[in-house]
Amino acid sequence: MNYHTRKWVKPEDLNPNQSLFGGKLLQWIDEEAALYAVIQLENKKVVTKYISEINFVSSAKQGDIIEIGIEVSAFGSTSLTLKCAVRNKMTHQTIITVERIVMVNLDEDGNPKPHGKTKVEFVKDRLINPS
Ligand SMILES: CCCCCCCCCCCCCCCC(=O)SCCNC(=O)CCNC(=O)[C@H](O)C(C)(C)COP(=O)(O)OP(=O)(O)OC[C@H]1O[C@@H](n2cnc3c(N)ncnc32)[C@H](O)[C@@H]1OP(=O)(O)O
Repeated sequence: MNYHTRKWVKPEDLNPNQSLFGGKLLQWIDEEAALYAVIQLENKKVVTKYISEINFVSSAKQGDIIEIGIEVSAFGSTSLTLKCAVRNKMTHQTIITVERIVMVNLDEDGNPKPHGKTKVEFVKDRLINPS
């Protein structure tokens, strides 16, 4: 699992119990999954199709730094299935796990389109003259 993104838990991210609001966390995860899919599939038109069970393992509080990890579970024909975990940056304690997030690659009309990808690609390997 690669933890690419860090977030700092701010006052506006809290619920009335003063811990990180679950909906905010799910928004961050959906954005992370969408961006991961956009980059992997090299297409800006991707949508979230399915999100599996979500397990809130522990909470985060104001001032915590959390990191969002994504890994690919499967490449389908039009879909990309991802797995996500969020952990506390300092303690590495798991905050949430999401077993399956299915992103679908779309054409200009919003219909599923085969993406032709079969393995994870790294942006540096796509550059013509990597430094
Ligand atoms: C280089 C950098 C540039 C950066 C530049 C930034 C650009 C900035 C990017 C912004 C990125 C925004 C992304 C925001 C993310 C949202 O907010 S998306 C909004 C919420 N989602 C939606 O509105 C989706 C609504 N649903 C739909 O439109 C239709 O259901 C869909 C997605 C077109 C799929 O239609 P469908 O009839 O189910 O299609 P179907 O062919 O049966 O299935 C398609 C695939 O989904 C799979 N599937 C279908 N149903 C299920 C299910 N229940 N469970 C699991 N898989 C399923 C199928 O198995 C199939 O996969 P493959 O076998 O082809 O691999």
